[in-house]
Amino acid sequence: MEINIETAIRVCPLRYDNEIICIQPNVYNNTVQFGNNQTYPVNYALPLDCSQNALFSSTVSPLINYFFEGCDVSVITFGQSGTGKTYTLLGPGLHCALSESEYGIILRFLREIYTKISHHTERTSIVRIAWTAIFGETIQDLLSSGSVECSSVSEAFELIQLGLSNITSRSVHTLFTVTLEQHWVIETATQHRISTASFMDLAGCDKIMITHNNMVTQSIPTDSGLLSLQQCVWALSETPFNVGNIPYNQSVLTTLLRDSFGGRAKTVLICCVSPFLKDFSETYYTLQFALRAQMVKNFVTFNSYTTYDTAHDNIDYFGLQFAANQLFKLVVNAEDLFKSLVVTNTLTRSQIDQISQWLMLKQECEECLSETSEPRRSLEIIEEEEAESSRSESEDTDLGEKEKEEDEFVDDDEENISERIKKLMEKFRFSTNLVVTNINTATQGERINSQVKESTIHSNKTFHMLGARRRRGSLHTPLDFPFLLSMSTSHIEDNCDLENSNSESDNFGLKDFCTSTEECEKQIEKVDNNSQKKGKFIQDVFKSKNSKNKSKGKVEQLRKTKHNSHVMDTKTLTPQTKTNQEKLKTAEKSKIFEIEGNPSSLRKHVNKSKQKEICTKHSNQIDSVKRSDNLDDTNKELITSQDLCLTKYESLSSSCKSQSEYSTNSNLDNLRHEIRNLRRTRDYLVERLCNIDTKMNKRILSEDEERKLLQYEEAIGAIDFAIEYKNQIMCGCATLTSKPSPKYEEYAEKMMIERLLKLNDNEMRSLLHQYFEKVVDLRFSSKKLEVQLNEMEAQNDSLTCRVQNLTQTLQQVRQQHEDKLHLMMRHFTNEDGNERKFSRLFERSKQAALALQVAQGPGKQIDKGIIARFTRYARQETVPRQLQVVNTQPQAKVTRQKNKLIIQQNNK
Ligand SMILES: Nc1ncnc2c1ncn2[C@@H]1O[C@H](COP(=O)(O)OP(=O)(O)OP(=O)(O)O)[C@@H](O)[C@H]1O
Repeated sequence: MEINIETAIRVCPLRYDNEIICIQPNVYNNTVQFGNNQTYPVNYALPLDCSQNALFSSTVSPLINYFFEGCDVSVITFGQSGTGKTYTLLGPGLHCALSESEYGIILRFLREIYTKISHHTERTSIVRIAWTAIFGETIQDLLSSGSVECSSVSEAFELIQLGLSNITSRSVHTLFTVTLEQHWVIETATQHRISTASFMDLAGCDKIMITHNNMVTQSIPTDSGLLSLQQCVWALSETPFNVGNIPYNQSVLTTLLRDSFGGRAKTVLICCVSPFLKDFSETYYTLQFALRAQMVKNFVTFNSYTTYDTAHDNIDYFGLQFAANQLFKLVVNAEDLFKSLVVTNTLTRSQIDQISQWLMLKQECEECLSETSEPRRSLEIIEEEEAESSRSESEDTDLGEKEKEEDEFVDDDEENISERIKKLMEKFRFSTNLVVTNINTATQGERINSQVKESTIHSNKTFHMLGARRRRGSLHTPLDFPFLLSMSTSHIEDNCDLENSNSESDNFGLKDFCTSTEECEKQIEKVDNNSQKKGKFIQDVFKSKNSKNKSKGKVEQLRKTKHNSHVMDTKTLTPQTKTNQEKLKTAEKSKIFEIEGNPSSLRKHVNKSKQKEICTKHSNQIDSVKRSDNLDDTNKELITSQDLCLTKYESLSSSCKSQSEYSTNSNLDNLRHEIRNLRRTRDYLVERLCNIDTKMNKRILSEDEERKLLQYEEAIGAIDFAIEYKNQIMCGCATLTSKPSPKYEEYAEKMMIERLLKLNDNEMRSLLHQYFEKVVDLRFSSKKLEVQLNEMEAQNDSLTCRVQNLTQTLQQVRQQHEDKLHLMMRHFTNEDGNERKFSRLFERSKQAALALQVAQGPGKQIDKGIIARFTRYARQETVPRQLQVVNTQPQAKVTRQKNKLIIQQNNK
C-alpha cells in the first residue's frame, strides 16, 4: 500500500521565558508558523513543552501494530545539532534508566513490544537487536557482536547501555534496529512474519553556502551522507516510486535508509528544531527537508508467508500420480479409437462407447487435477528439445516421404479421411497453442508482480503453483469448447456418415477431444503410419533421400516414377531390385535437375542446414555446461550472456524465414516445436529477470547487474517478436513489416533484407550481436542520463528555495537599514545645522531602498550589485556608503543666543 512519509516537528525547550522565537507549532491544525507569516502543514506539530510520553503515543505508538503485522517501520530524527534528536530517541544519555518519564522512543518501543509478545503466547517470537554507527563511509558495530537475540526488555536495555558507552563522537549517525520473527501454527499451516524497526539518529552538521553561477546561493550539508540523503529526498519528492533513478548508492547512509525513503517501510521523520532567532536559517532548512520528505511515498508491504506441513505435500503427490495414470489410459484408449476410425472408415456403436469411456476417464483426470496442482515448475532451466535435431536429421526423410505418399496415393476415400483428420488436428493444435501462448503471457505478468510484491520465499512458492494451474487451465477454457466441439462433430459427420453421431458426440463432450497438443500429434503420426504402410513401394524408392522438397514438380516426378514402376512390373516382370534402382536413378536425376536449375534454393538449403547445425551445437554445449552443478555463479552469468545473444540471433534469424518455407505440414510441426523451445527460453529469461528484480529490492544493483537486466529485457522482447512472427506464419498472415511504407523505403528494405539473407552464419551472428550490444548500451546510457536529469532538477528546486530564502533575508536587511536611518535621523535633527544635510541623505537612502524593492519584485532578477551591498552591510553592520562620508562626531558646534546662531568649529 502506498503511504506517504509522516513528519513531526519537535521544538527544543526555551532557555528563558521571554525569549523571542521564530517558530510556533499549532497543535490544533498540525501546522507550524515560521517567521512572521509563513505556515507549513505537517503530520504532527508537537507542542513546545511536549513530553517524551506524549511524543511516543502520538507518533510512534501506531507503528507497533504495523510492526506486529509484518511491516518494516522506520523512525528517523533529523535536525540541527543540539536540538534533541538523541534525547528524542533514547532520553538523556546514560542516565536514562534513572527516570522512566525521560525514556526515549527506542526504550518505550522495546517495552511495548515485549509486553505485546507476552500476550501472544501461541506464537514463537524472536527479537534481535543491532546497533551501528556510521562515520562518513565506514560502519562501526556498537554492540561488537552483530545482531543479538534478546529475550527480555532488561536484556535489551543492557545492550543499549553497552552501545551508548561505545559512541565516541557526537557527529556520527547511529542506526538501531529491532528485528521480530514470529511463527505460529494454524491447523496444517504455519504462519511466518518477519519485520524490522529501524531508528536512525542523524547527527547535525554545519552547512556551507555556495553561490552558483547564476548568483543563487544554496545550503549544502558538509556531511556527505546527509548531502546524498538530501538529493535522494528531493528526487523522490518529485518522482515518487521512480526508485531506479534515485542516487541511493552515493553513500552508505542512503543505502541503509533506502527502505525508509521510497522503500517498503512505514516511516516517521521527527524533525527537531531550534526556536531561537540565531538558528533561523538552520530551522528553515530542517523545515524544508520535512516538507520535501512528506511528499515521498513508500510502498509498505507485509512480510508474511505460509508454509504447509509435509503430509499435505504427500497427498498432493499421490493425487498427481493417480492423475498421471488416468491420463496414460486415456491416451491408449484414444489411440485405439483413431486406429479403428482410419482403418475401417466407419463408426460403430462400440466405438462411440469407447469415445464415451475415453471422455469419462479424462473427466476423472480433470477432477483430480482441479483439486491439486501440478508438481512441476512452470519455469525451467532452458531445455531445448533434443527431438528436433534428431528429428530434423532422421525424420526429415520420413516426413518428406509421408507427404509424397499422400500425394502419390490417390485412393480417394482413405486419402480424404487421413487428410481431413490431419487438417482438423492442425486446427486443434494451432488453437490450443494460441490459447496457451496467451495464458502464458498473462502468467508471466502475474509472476513478476507477485515476485515484486511478496516476500521471496512466499512468492516463489505461490507463483509456481499458480503458474502450473494457469497453464493447465488454459487448455480447458470454456471459451474454446464450442470451437473444438464444432470441429470434432463435423469430423465424425463427414467421415462416418452416422446420422445421429452429431448429437451423440455432443452428449459425449467431443468438445474435449483435442485439449492436448501431444495427443493430437500422436494421432497424426498414427494416420501417417497407416498411409506409410500402403505406400511402402514408393517409400523404398525414396528412403535414401534426406530432402524435404515439397514442390509440385517433384510430386509429379514421383507420380511418374510410380506409374513407370507399375508398368514395368506388369509388362517386363524384371526383378524388384532392378526396378528400384532405376526408380532411384530417375528420382535422383530429377532432384539434381531441379536443384541445379535453382541455385538460390541450393544455397538456401546449405545455409539452413549449416545454421541449424551451429545453433543446435552451440545450445547443446551451453545446456550441458549450464546443467553441471560445479559451475559457479559468475560462469553461469557469462554463459547466460552468450546465450542471450544466441537466443536473440536464433529468434531473429528464424523470424527472417519466408512464409513459403513454412507452408508444409512438417514445417508447421517444426514451427510449433521452435515456438515451444522459444517459450522455454523465454521462461528461463523471465526467471533470471525476476531474480535480479528481487535483488534490486534488497540492495543496490551493480553496473553489471543493471546491464544484465537490460540484456534480459531485450532478449525477452526479441523472443516475443519471434513467437508472434511464427504464430503469424502459422496463421498465414506473416509479413516482414507490418506498416506500409513509401515505395523507395520498400525498395530499400527489400535490398537490405536481401543483403541480410546473403550474410553467412557468422556474419549474421556478429551483426546481431553488435546491434544487441548497441541497444543495451543506449538503454544503459539513457538510464544514466535520466538519473542526472533528476539530480539537476533537484538542484534547480533547491536553488528556487534558496532564492525565496534570500528574498526574505533581503527584506529583513532592508527593514534594519531603514530603522538605522530613522535612528540616525532622529539623532541629527537635534542639531539644526545638519538637519537639511541629513534629510537629504535620508531621502537618498530611501530611494536606494526603493530600488531594492523594485529589484525584488515578482518576476525580476535580483541585481547582483544590490545583493553585494546588502550582504556587506549585513556582515559589517556598518552604515551605508552614503553615510560613511559623514563623521559621526559633529565637526561644528551650533549654539543659539537670542536671535543669533553661533557656529564654532571643533578643531578651532
Ligand atoms: N525536549 C527536551 N527536553 C529536555 N532536554 C532536552 C530536550 N531536547 C534536548 N534536550 C537536551 O539538550 C541537549 C542536547 O540534546 P541532544 O544531544 O539530544 O541533541 P542532538 O540533536 O542529538 O545533537 P547532536 O546532533 O549534536 O547529536 C541534551 O542535554 C538533552 O538532554
